[in-house]
Amino acid sequence: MVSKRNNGEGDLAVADAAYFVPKKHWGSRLAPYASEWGGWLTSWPTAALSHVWMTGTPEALPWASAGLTLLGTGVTALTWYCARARAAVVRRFATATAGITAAWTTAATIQGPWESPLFQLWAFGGAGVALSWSIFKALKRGGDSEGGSDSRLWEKVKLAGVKTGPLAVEPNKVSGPLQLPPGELDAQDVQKKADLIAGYLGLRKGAVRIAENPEDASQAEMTIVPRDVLRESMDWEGPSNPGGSITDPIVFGVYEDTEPVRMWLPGDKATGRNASHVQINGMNGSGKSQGFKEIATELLTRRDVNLVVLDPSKGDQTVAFLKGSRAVTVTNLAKCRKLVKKLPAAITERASQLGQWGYDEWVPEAFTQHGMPYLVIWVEEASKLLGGDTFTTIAQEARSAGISLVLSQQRSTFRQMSTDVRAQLGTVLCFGVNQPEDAGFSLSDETLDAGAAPWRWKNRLPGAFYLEAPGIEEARFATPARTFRAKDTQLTADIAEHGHHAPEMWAPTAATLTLAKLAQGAEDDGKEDNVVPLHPDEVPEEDLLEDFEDSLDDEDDFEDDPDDPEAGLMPLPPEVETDLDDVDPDAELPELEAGTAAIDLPQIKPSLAQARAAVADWIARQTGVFGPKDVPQELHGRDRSWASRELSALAEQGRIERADDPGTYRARTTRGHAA
Ligand SMILES: Nc1ncnc2c1ncn2[C@@H]1O[C@H](COP(=O)(O)OP(=O)(O)OP(=O)(O)O)[C@@H](O)[C@H]1O
Repeated sequence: MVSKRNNGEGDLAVADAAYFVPKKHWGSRLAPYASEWGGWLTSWPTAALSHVWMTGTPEALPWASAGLTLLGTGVTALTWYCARARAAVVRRFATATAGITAAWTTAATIQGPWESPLFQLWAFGGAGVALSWSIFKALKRGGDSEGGSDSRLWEKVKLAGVKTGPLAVEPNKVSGPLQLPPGELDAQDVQKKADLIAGYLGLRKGAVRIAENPEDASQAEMTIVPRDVLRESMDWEGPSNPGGSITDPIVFGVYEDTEPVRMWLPGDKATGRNASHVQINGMNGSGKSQGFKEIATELLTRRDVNLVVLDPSKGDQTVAFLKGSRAVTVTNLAKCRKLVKKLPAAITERASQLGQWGYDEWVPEAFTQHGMPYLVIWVEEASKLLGGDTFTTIAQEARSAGISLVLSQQRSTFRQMSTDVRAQLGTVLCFGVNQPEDAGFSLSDETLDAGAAPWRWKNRLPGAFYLEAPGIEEARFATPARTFRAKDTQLTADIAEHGHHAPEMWAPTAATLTLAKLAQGAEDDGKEDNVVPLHPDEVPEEDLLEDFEDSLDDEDDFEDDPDDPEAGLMPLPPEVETDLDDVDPDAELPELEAGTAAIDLPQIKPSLAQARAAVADWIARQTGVFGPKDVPQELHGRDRSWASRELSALAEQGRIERADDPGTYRARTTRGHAA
């Protein structure tokens, strides 16, 4: 049985599961071989004692001989039966050992183990058998217990042939490579058994994750995280780096293995990391706003970054904690749209300024030598502002001007965010979502295949998220993390204490975006709480004089009605009219003339809706158990992992049933009512 214990410093040791506990001292190294040598040594005195005992009562000797022969045969048969789950070679070897030992013990009991050739058989034959077992074990363990495979585990979960490589043991995490039998199993086969492996090890569901090795299909990476540290959020302990640079990582949570989450926005040529925009998704109550607040507090305590927050929906609700900070907040929909319209001009201005200073992207020297901070524009409920080509251009150009956009919305369907904009968002932060399909709009297939399942949380574990971002190793993408637990008052206090590090809004950008006019509380609602942190004398006068009334008048730049639920959504593609009245869809197709070559027409990938309908239709015709492999690929035009997610989603929705084997399903049985 596998038991877990914690040594008090967070180091995990899992007793009895040999590969969790590196054994370095000689006693431990020799212990695995003690059984065969111990058995060999004790067999001789045991047989000698039995012989003396039996010859003391000669009338019992024939009965004892018959009994021992029967016993030996029984033990040999039992060994064969019990070893059926083991590899064939192990089964044969164990049965042969049992048979030989039983035969020798019977003969030695009758004759005496010192008689020739029984003594020689024991000395050489027995030692040879013990030595064979030791060699066999040593080879299986790779010389010692480190990195040895645990074939029993893999045989149990019906993945015989998988070998475990050297495992790295960290606090609350064990990870290492898996060698898969080439041509027989791939990473997806192992991924499907991840929960079974967890069950075998006595761990919770989701504790074992398997990631593909992009370089080698016969390898995979296994990660085991025994303790679910995400169940309890960790407390926010203040900003990670007050007075630091935006080039230092932003820390806003911990991964399940207690590593802090680190995210970068600006690029870094030295490490090849690109500057990045961010897409944030998550259902109602999944913790997006909390994540925003912690990241905002990080930004507002750094020395070289400005923050502009556009929140066209919630008004003061989310941004109230920024009171007194150097963030600029715009919470009126019309003003948010106005600002978005002005962004291209600000981007051009910043990019050409950086170019004049000799930079092709924002670098810390742009601030230290010329005073231009990095700029983060955070857009809540982004779908309300994303429509139109302007935003695509903004997303494409902004990074080179030292601007990162953070677009937060519940879902990012293709109507809510164009593929062009999506292609520009290098960082994805995915909180709990309602269904697997929603995760597919943000997280990559690789991350989902590696075990990321944000739909398991829904909004029951607020703050839990997955992060895909430049600068983070890909193996981390499927590792769940959780934001810190923090009260707004704490964050406000942190900003009050360390906010003096934050720079004032860079005047030319502030002027181009007319921030003095657009910011919350500046004009229209008379509130004084959020002040735009500008020195008026730094702002060009003509910009300040721009007619704000005019800017509000030309709202018809946005044709949609702010109250329209379709507002901001991409238009649906026009319906294609076809003149098919004369065509009989049931008519037989004409036979191809003999000799006519069949033409391979290019296959059109079905739309998501078509793919789903085709799969549903196919399922309705299934009478037995099926899995993703069985769903014909031409029905959906996607890879097997898509089919796998689709079937899993249908099972979660109760539209199909899970069969006994993991990853297999059957159509729902319709039970008739008893009359
Ligand atoms: N890491 C966390 N630990 C504990 N509680 C959290 C955590 N993150 C968020 N919460 C709590 O969960 C609740 C919902 O969080 P939040 O308002 O951030 O969700 P949201 O995704 O922004 O929701 P909506 O889209 O409805 O605004 C809040 O009460 C918040 O305090």
